[in-house]
Amino acid sequence: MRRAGLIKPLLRINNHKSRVRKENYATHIDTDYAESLLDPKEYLDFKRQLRQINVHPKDGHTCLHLECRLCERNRQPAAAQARGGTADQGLLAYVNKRTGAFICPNCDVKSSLANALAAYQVPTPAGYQRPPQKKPVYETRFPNLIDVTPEACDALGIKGLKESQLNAIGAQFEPEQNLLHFKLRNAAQLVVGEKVLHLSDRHEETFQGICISGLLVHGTGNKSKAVLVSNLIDFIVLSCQNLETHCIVCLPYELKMLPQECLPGLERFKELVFWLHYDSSHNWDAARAFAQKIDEKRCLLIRPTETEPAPHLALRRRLNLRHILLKATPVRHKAITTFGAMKNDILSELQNIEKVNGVKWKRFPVLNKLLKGHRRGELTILTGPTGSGKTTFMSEYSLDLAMQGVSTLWGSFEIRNTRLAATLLRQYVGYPLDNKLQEFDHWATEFERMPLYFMTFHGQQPLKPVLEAIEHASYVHDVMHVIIDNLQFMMGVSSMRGDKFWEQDAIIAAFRSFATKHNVHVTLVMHPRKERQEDDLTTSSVFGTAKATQEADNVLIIQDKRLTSVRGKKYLQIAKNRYSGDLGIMPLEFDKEALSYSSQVQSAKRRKEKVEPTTEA
Ligand SMILES: Nc1ncnc2c1ncn2[C@@H]1O[C@H](COP(=O)(O)OP(=O)(O)OP(=O)(O)O)[C@@H](O)[C@H]1O
Ligand code: FES
Repeated sequence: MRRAGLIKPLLRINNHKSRVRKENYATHIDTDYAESLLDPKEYLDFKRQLRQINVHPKDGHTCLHLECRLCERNRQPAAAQARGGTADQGLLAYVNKRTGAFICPNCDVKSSLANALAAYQVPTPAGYQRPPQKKPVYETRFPNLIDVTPEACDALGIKGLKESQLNAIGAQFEPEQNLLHFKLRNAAQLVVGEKVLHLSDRHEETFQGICISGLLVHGTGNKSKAVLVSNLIDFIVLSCQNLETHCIVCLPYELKMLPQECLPGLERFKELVFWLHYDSSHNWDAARAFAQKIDEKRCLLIRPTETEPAPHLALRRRLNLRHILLKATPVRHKAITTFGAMKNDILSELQNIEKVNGVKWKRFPVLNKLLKGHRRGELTILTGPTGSGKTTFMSEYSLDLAMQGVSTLWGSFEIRNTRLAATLLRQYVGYPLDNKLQEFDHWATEFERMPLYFMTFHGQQPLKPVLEAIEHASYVHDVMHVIIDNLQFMMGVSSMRGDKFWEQDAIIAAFRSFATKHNVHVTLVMHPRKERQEDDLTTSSVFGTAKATQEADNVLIIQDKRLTSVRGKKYLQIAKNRYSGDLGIMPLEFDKEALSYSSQVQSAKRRKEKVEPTTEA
């Protein structure tokens, strides 16, 4: 961890990634491993250290590959050398080149670079103990698995599929729960989890341990190409094609996220083809985001169009799967491109316009009508008078998206994370829990499952550590939406002076380029200039120069007319909308009990009260 300007780890109030059964797993070498950023100096020290002890790591696509010396088990290097072999025949570990995470699939552990460094020092530092590790033994949640039956195979509805094919690709059947079961393995081919497909409604579940490093791979080890699919049905369809050149890999968490712990399992592939099924709009950009994580240079993409749909749809439409696979194109466009190279992109977007529009809010239908949806890669500015409800509104706006799987990172520089989390929880529950504390555990357990992360910065912060923490979160947690509340607090400006305006412009430009480069939606909550209360705020009311509203794709303004006229109302004004151009207003009726501005939540509450009128005490 960097000392000066300590980069605080992201506070994670949830472990929505996986259901964890601690008793199944090897104890972690570094159980208090905190997600922290790679310190380039530490990384170079580590590589220098390795050279000194004659350990030569292989520089892979996303990781360094090196023999593991983290625990007692790996005495193989010496033994291998004694047999005239080479040291690198020992058990392999991986160091992520972006985060520095040290991942050893042989004992299914993840540690920090600092901890790993000690294990490679000669002589071993005094006091450093190589804990004895044992091979992780994964205990399945489904003890009654049998071979797939003809009935179970028919239930999949894949024409011509035989149960023998399913058994051949590692599928098993759980008759009581009526589901197909697949084992997830890590880079050392150890079973570390399981993924199941419920035949009744086709929903999938993934169960893994803390290290969440498992993948589902079909194909022989000598294949250097793989097709990445996002669900088990597509995995089954393609695995049963027995493609001569490609392995088939099913991502463990659909399009929601790709844990860095899985990357060692993909290191052996020189080419990866994304052939995804965009199940709902917020994953439209998943392939681009994942490609950035696993090295774009080796990634190709089959852009979903009517003639090149997801594998199971292509099979159903009797399209030639091998022919579609050959048409995969590079994810990353060259510096100069042509309309021809973009043609498929454009066609794909036109045929999937609903997905391209982004995630729809369930609580704010007017926003969907005007903004069409919430899209990755955009910059939104929210402003409004002091105390008008910017944080409260943004809290509910982000909650709505997170409830639909949009992984969200909050940077709350003004109010404490606990107060923000309490607001989010109350908006989630729909009423205060202070006099229903017996319900807290239930709601907190439900709430924890959502992909919500909070930076632990508070008050004034330099931009660099904030951007580094956001970049880290977008890599490790596949964050899709970042909220900075509020920018002036982060900059620590009470009164804007000339250089502060310049500084703010530089910060806005940095967030703008981050949003575009990492394909993450960034929302900046900003104070307005001091203006007369009776005047409407406009895009030029935003603090600082015009750069903020010029760079922004969307400008949202809370107008509060209650302060200046008897019949005054409070509403949200869409003052800028680069995507579809529609401007307009959304009334903001406030439900104090639920801290909600949502007309949907309020009308649902009124309906409930009609059915069960509240008895007055
Ligand atoms: N429409 C409303 N009617 C009544 N109270 C509201 C309304 N909107 C928000 N509040 C309450 O007002 C308080 C301030 O809200 P909030 O912190 O969201 O405002 P803000 O604009 O973010 O403030 P600041 O400008 O200080 O950041 C909160 O306690 C919130 O619950
Ligand atoms: S072999 Fe790597 S931790 Fe045991």
